[in-house]
Amino acid sequence: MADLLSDDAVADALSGLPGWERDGAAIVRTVKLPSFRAAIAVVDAVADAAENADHHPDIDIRYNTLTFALSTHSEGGLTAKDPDLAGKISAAVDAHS
Ligand SMILES: C[C@H](O)[C@H](O)[C@H]1CNC2=NC(N)=NC(=O)C2=N1
Repeated sequence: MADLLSDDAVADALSGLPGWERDGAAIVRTVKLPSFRAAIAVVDAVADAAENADHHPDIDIRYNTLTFALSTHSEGGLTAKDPDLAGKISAAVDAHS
């Protein structure tokens, strides 16, 4: 069990996560990579981070553009697991941009 974040706590977390926005019960980011292969390399790195955290993003892949959505399904909203994984996703994006 993980506690749901308050609206203020979500806003606070997003202030340190450039490119991420709140979309209701999720936080989302769309990124464009230099190529399809680079996008898939990001997905592969995110898969490692997700498995390590036992927390899994929804990922939409359109050629070189990825959209990530994070929410804690078991809690029906946002918990600390979401901004934590968002930071790891952003690091993977930076490593392949
Ligand atoms: C059993 C396992 O820990 C759960 O199903 C995990 C797996 N990954 C998950 N990912 C996300 N985003 N939300 C969850 O509630 C969740 N639950």
